Amino acid sequence: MKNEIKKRVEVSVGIIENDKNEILICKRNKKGDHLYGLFEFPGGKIEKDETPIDCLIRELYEEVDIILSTSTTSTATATTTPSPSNLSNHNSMIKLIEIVEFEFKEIICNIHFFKVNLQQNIKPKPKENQPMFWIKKTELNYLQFPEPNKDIIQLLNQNKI
Ligand SMILES: Nc1nc2c([nH]c(=O)n2[C@H]2C[C@H](O)[C@@H](COP(=O)(O)OP(=O)(O)OP(=O)(O)O)O2)c(=O)[nH]1
Repeated sequence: MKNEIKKRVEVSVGIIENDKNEILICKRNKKGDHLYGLFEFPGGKIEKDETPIDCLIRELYEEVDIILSTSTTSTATATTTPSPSNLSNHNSMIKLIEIVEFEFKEIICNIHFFKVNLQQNIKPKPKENQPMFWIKKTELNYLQFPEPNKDIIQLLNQNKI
């Protein structure tokens, strides 16, 4: 498929860490999905008129029942160049780590990887019947993730994020 006719999608995902330094992952289980069976961080496509961080907040609630609001967060930082206004209204435990562009066979994805340090009182649960696990950072690289996650998994493995 030629580049110019490939659909481009913007995506937000959350690298959720708990107080035991474990990371929340899910398994993609929608039949027909181009990445069926792979592990992933919770997240999804950014909708029209939505900011990356709004998308992240919506997807985390829809998929794993995490409610992030100003009252549950503490510091705001961005390491790359998101629109600062995206971060200022909301939450502060949320940090943009990297935006990765990746060309799949059918689509081009621009994936915003956010790190979220979860407060102890927030207990995620899977809302879409997807398998969900807490995994040690050092064990993530034994699991199969989509190609765009490669560098991030490496950084987590080295405890750099
Ligand atoms: N959620 C998620 N998507 C990822 C990751 N890594 C990665 O390459 N992707 C890609 C896969 C998809 O092409 C795209 C996200 O799409 P999605 O299918 O999860 O989005 P969605 O929840 O809005 O899905 P849908 O409503 O269209 O079914 O980003 C990841 O760690 N998490």
